[in-house]
Parts: sequence; structure tokens; C-alpha cells
Amino acid sequence: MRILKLGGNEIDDPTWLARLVAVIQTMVNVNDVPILVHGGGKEIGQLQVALGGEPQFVAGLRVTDQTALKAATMVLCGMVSTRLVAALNAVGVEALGLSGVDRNLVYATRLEHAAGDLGAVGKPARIRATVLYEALAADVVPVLAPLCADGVGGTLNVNADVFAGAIAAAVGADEAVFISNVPGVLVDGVVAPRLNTDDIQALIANGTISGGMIPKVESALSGLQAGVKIVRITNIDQLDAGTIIEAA
Ligand SMILES: Nc1ncnc2c1ncn2[C@@H]1O[C@H](COP(=O)(O)OP(=O)(O)O)[C@@H](O)[C@H]1O
Ligand SMILES: CC(=O)N[C@@H](CCC(=O)OP(=O)(O)O)C(=O)O
Repeated sequence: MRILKLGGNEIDDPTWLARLVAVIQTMVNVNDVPILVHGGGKEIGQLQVALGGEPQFVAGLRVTDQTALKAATMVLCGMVSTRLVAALNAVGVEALGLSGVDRNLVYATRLEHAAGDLGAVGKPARIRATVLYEALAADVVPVLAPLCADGVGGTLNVNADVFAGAIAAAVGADEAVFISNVPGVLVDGVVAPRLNTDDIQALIANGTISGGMIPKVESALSGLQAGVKIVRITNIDQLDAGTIIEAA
């Protein structure tokens, strides 16, 4: 089983989307039905600004006030999910858009961050993998938005990398591929072919890995610790290359 995490920087680019759809179609044709998890950070930021808010991040996580939560919900569960599902269905790949809220797929708790209060930011606490197995058994591609239920009727904004790592762990995925707008983790301007836990800690500490790359490498490591066999960070053009993350 394979999880593909789709970053939000290029998800509004028709050329990128066409490439993605071709990749998914090829997989489905050989009965290798992936689970897709998408972000949407760029478009959330744009909507947040249009609604009068101001995007703010701590270690790659969006500080989520009520305006940010509204923007995240509209972009993730509405615009991006619908765009992906429509593009896949149009080529005969049956896709089903779900967020963590649907069927209680992912219940999250509020994230307590060392840097302080991030607002309505969640971390996945319980995942109903059976909801995903049912879709896969019917050859339906789950298209997952990382908005989650808080268990008491509200919602929490979960970073899409964190969500993808948790889903990969919960379904016992063989492989998780983080598809971003960079060809891998860059160190001195060059893609690092392999990075382990110690490398990653050092690269975060010296600022080489920053911003949105932080939750990506941290989620990659937690996925590996939970049993995911291969984790890769790459872009849509070099799906078999990029940076392989190793636990040890
Ligand atoms: N060492 C690094 N190598 C590559 N990208 C990095 C690195 N450190 C920070 N980044 C930034 O992380 C971004 C990817 O994270 P993010 O914008 O959250 O993407 P996504 O939407 O794919 O999750 C890159 O576009 C780049 O600006
Ligand atoms: C808490 C948090 O950071 N949530 C993210 C969810 C979307 C996301 O992660 O999108 P990308 O994959 O494009 O970065 C956000 O609001 O931007």
C-alpha cells in the first residue's frame, strides 16, 4: 500500500495536475491503488489574506485562528479536494474526497507546541483505517484533506504532512512519497540522496531544513518508526528519485 502526499504549492497548476493524474492512472491500471493526502497551504494563505487575516507559521505549522480555520476548511475540503477528485474521475479513475472529519476517519487532539499556543491546530490521535480499506477494496482512490474532527463537534487544522505520516502508519503502508515543489531535501543546493534521523536533527538545528520542510521530515521519521518501509521526498517530475529518509 502506498500513500502519496501532494503538496499545495503546485496543486493549482493545470500542468502539474495533468502529470499527477497520469501517474495515478498508471498506478490504478496495474491495481496499485494509492491513498492520496493533499495540502493546500499556498491557497489557504491567499484566502486567509482575502478574508482579512495574516498567515503566520511556527516551525512550518500554520497558527490557526478562526479566520485561518475558515480558510483551511474552504480550501482543503472544498476547492482542492473537488479539483483533484474531478480531474481523476474525468479520466475514469474513481476517486472519493474525504476529510478526517468524514466517517470520523481521523480524530485529532489539540496540539500543545513548545513554542506556545498555535490555535486550532490538531495532531492525529485515532484513525479508522477500515474506512480507507473499504475504498481501496472497491478500487476507489481516497483523496484525503487533513482537516480533522476534534471529537466534540468542532474541527482542527492538521498539517498535511503530519496527517499523511499518521495515515501511512495507521494503514501499515509500504511506502509514503511526499510530492513537493522541490526535487528533494536540499543540502548546500544539492538534493541529498539519503538522510537519517541524526542528519535531519543536525540540518534542522543549523537551519538548512526550515519552514514547511520541517513537518515533512519529522512526519517521514515518525512514519518509519511506525513501520512504513520506504519514505521519499521528491517532486512530480522525479517520482523515483529525491531524498530517501531512513530512521537510523
Ligand atoms: N533543505 C530544504 N530543502 C528543500 N526545501 C526546503 C528546505 N528547507 C526549507 N525548504 C522549503 O520547504 C518547502 C516545502 O514545504 P512546503 O512549502 O510546506 O511544501 P508542501 O506544500 O509540498 O508541503 C520548499 O518549497 C522550500 O521552500
Ligand atoms: C496546521 C497546518 O499547518 N495546516 C496546514 C494544512 C495544509 C497543508 O499542510 O498544506 P501544504 O501541504 O501545502 O503545506 C495549513 O493550514 O497550511
